[in-house]
Amino acid sequence: MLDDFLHTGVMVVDDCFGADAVRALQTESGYIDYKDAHLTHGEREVSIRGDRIRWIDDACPVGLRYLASIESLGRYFNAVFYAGIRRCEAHYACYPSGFGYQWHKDNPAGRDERVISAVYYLNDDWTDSDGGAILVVDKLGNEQKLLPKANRLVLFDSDLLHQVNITHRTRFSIATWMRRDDDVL
Ligand SMILES: O=C(O)CCC(=O)C(=O)O
Ligand SMILES: [Fe+2]
Repeated sequence: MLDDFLHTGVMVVDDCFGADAVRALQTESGYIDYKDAHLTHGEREVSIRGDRIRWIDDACPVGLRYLASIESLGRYFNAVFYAGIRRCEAHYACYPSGFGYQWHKDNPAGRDERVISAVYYLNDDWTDSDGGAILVVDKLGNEQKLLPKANRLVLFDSDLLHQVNITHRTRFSIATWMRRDDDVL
């Protein structure tokens, strides 16, 4: 799996957590308050990005446990390939039916603080006809298409181009970034 990541810049981990943890994250994702997401320059443009988000903080105790697991994974990447990760951040995201997120990279132009993007999905019984797949152009130039299935974690180099296809069902996920900059707190 780690070989995949080093070779293609993309790695998929299915059956990531135990059943209780998955249910707890699904429950928390279902009752928190979401706000419209914005582009990096601050405006809302639903034709580019249609998700509604909630950053994980003290008000999301289950999400904080998720974030702690991702931080351990970051420490592991630092140990095995000197990834230089210093902190992680994450938000729940909800894409209403009819929305997606067009081709983009997770670092704004001229920036490189995000090292690895990790998206964790919360959707039971997702099929191809539900739409909402993530497409990632990997380091070899191949387009990988992955469905947002519950308990799947997709990790990719934050400099890779990716998009979320228009979803035909409400789509829940946690978007996570492993960053090289210091914690500002
Ligand atoms: O939800 C996904 O599959 C990816 C989301 C994404 O690309 C982002 O929030 O930057
Ligand atoms: Fe992204």
